[in-house]
Amino acid sequence: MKRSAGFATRAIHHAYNPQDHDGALTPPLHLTSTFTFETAEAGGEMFAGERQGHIYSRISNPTCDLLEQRIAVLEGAEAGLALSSGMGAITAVLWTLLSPGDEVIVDKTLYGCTFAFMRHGLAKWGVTITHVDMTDPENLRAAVSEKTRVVYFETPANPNMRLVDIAASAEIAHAAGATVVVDNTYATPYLTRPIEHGADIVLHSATKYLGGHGDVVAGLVAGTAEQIAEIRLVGMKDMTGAVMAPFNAMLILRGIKTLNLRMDRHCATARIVAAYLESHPAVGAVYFPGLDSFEQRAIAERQMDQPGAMIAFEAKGGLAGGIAFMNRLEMIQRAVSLGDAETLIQHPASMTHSTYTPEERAEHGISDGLIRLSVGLEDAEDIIADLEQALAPAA
Ligand SMILES: CSC/C=C(/NCc1c(COP(=O)(O)O)cnc(C)c1O)C(=O)O
Repeated sequence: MKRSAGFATRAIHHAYNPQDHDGALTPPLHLTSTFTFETAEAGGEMFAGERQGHIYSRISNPTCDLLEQRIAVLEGAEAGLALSSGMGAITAVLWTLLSPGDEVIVDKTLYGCTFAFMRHGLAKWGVTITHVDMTDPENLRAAVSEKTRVVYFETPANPNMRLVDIAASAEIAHAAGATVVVDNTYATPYLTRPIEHGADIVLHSATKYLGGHGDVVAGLVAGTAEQIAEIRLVGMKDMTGAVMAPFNAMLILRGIKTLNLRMDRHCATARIVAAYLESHPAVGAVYFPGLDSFEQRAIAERQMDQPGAMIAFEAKGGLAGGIAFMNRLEMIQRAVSLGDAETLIQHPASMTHSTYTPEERAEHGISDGLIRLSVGLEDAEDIIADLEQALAPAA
């Protein structure tokens, strides 16, 4: 029995044989918008779904196809879909799954633009958005109804690191006949594979760790072949047009080859940085799944192979103190996004989560003083040194 390949080997080799492509070690880049038909009949059969093949790059493309197979195998899914951005993935999935009169139950904390899409996009079209504190699955059990079509959450959640118990939430959602959609951007399939815990559909901002070098905006979805076909042909082809460019697929394919190495390094450095921040007198609460003080440590250990590399913390001196601290940083970059080689720091309340009103931020666990740190691949000593000099005046 052939041994099933490990994560790193699948990330590099799955679904590609150089001998099928003139010996090209690196998969070819198919920069074509359309594909020719051998005969008129063949074209008609492809449109009718009676013949396999590529028609037009807003539907599928060979370079994207390889990336779709790679993310599927890494997530333990049947099929994958590549889209132009994480929001492209989210909107294509939810527009496909939901109709007016349906309800989607979402966790309290979501990435800002996801929150905005739910509250000011979907809600406008007659979908009920119900926020539930999903850190306790019993809250979900109390909220599901016959109108619930989708249960949606991020774990860890952007930006405050709340975890959702995937297995417990999936059991409750499935008993109510709902589809579980998990945004796995923060963990990546190297740390968490939501489908292993009962989720149905997984999606990513591939802009982040999967690309890993801050040079591409992209999105990915993984699920059953049937689900992915519908999201491709309805949500992507017809409703959003949010297709991934083949060149971007090539960049994500390249990023995924080193995902395991980068996540190991990101996580090791984040452990050091989180411990340093927690010990510093000028820092208040620190939220990081790898800390003993992390409230949901048991779930972290159950569903995350490593704690990830995102840290949320409160600088003493509230908002003014936090802003002053961030402005004193010299190497760490003040920027949104995350999962890059460079360590990035930002202020959710005024940046990534400014789509929430102050009242909504308070209700959804995003304090004005919260700072989000994406720990990069620099030497840990240099990251600590920059934090130290920027925190010193406040100590
Ligand atoms: C303008 S803020 C920059 C983007 C940030 N986040 C993106 C994001 C998306 C959306 O993914 P794109 O469409 O690829 O950006 C989906 N899901 C999650 C958990 C995300 O964090 C950010 O800095 O938190």
